[in-house]
Amino acid sequence: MIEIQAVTQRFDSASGSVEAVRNVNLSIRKGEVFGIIGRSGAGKSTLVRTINLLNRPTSGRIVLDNQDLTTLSADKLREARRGIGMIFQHFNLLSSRTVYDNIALPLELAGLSKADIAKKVEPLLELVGLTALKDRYPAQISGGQKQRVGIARALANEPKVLLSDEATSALDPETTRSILELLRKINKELGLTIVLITHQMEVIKVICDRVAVMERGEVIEQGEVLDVFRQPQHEVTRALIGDVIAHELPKGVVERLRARLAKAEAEADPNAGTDHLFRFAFTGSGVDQPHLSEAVRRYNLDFNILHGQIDEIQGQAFGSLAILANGTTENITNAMNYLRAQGVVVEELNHVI
Ligand SMILES: Nc1ncnc2c1ncn2[C@@H]1O[C@H](COP(=O)(O)OP(=O)(O)OP(=O)(O)O)[C@@H](O)[C@H]1O
Repeated sequence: MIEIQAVTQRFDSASGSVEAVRNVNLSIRKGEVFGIIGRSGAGKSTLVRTINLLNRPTSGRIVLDNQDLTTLSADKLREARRGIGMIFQHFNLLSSRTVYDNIALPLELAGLSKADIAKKVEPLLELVGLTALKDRYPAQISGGQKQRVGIARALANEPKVLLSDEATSALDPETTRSILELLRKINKELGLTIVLITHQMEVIKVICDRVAVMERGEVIEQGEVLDVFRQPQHEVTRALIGDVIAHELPKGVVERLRARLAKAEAEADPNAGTDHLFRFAFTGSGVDQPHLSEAVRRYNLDFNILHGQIDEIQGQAFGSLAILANGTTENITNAMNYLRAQGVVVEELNHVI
């Protein structure tokens, strides 16, 4: 549906030239929620803005439903852009317009009559749950409600694609969840393809079908979300998953843990027990098998469970545990090999927390 082909975006200025996006190839399928994650400055915003040519790529092609947007005339491009809605981190609402009038804006610009506008805006208000607040101004509603207005406005022209640029980054965790649920509902009910960028793995986990990880302008890893969570291939991805765990552990615990791991490394003695931090990931039936207690028994280890959760990603049970293990180097190595043989994905996190 959306083909990003060999896209490079260079910014030239007096102080030099930056390649914000470098030779990116992505293929986004109709009806999926596709996430792009990366650290600050990785090039996510620049890339997502090439999809509707808010940024015109220095080289490469953006093909939407077999139409290469980079070759269209200004008129044709304007028309194609109506098929692509966009929502933003800071909502970008007009403060002098009510909720209703903000949503109506793209329809006014498209020249619809007042009656036709009402026919489209009323159901959108209903969809995003803002009918009761339609006469309020942006200053009179919460951040989550503002983003709902942003979403309704983006849907006014009945786009095929919705681009989301850090749409939940300015919101608290509970509001973030409710906005993600709304996006999922829209994706399912309207069959809308969503491309979202975020720096939070949590957002990817909750809503995306597939994910691409960016670093320094390049896509360094991509795949089904479940596969990427189970077996991240790249150091940056591992660090982003490590961040999820660090984020979910109380701050005091993370600090004590860092100190403890640093000490274990400094005093490393292969024959004495040392601390190692691991993340274990299980899927499907592995979630309820007693592999961990068996590993502890066989290899004489101490396991301290720091954090654990079972989620559902794409309809499959996905369990993740953060564990501080103590034992001799040999026993730790053997235990982790044993767990891997049982289908548990094991990663050492000492350096990413
Ligand atoms: N208009 C511009 N002119 C010059 N450099 C730019 C421009 N836009 C982005 N950059 C640079 O391109 C790189 C990628 O920026 P981009 O905003 O795409 O990253 P990001 O992954 O979205 O980061 P963040 O999450 O912090 O927004 C950065 O080094 C940035 O400074």
